[in-house]
Amino acid sequence: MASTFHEFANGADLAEALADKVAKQLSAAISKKGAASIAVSGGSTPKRFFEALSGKDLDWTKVSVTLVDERFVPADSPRSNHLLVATHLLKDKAAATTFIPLYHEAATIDTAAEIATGKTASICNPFDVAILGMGGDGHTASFFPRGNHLAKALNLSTPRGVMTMAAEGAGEERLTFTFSSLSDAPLLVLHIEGQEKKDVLAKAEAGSDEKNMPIRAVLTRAVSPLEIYWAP
Ligand SMILES: O=C(O)[C@H](O)[C@@H](O)[C@H](O)[C@H](O)COP(=O)(O)O
Repeated sequence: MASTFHEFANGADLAEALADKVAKQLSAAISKKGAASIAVSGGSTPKRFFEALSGKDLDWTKVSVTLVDERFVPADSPRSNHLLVATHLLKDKAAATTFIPLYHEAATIDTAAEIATGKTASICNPFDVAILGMGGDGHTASFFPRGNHLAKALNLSTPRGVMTMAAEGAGEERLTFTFSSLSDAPLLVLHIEGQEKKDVLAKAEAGSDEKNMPIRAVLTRAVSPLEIYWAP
């Protein structure tokens, strides 16, 4: 599906514009079906966007927030995406929202993935909004190059849900929604910042091998149009 590139003068302008766009999408979903859901990415890029979104005036009691992916660490770990979202998004007006974590203290990460799949089944069919980031290696979500379950994760025939991923560049083992869970969000966003990430995007767009740059699956095979938000 096609993508649209939205360029901003700086990260603050991008954060405000993206927060406005997401708030409008969530409010429209609430008006239409009485509820809304959003899956957000972790990492460092989204912080300003989360801060801007937390102050948006909408009926947050009708919104479910979850993560696109999570490191398999408890919420008090500095590596936790749950902690990142709790710190920067689940406050101010957004404090009233329902957050559904992916990490669950379980005997195995596979059991945690099964629990997360069950707890999110009602909000990912499809998500109203999915916000993706991208690493310098061309990963998105936890679709890492040469990840042990990458083919299954990127296969749009794989049932929606949360699965595990291990990869050289991932650090901890990961929990990640499948591409099929994210691909048809009516508002599908890739949020990247800086010249380096713009160069990585250009490299991804110039090639087709998804094993080496999994972001290519999102750029070329997403069901929904992709909105790329970029600032220097
Ligand atoms: O758990 C994670 O790390 C994220 O979900 C991941 O997919 C992130 O979006 C990219 O790694 C970009 O991270 P930065 O924004 O820190 O560059």
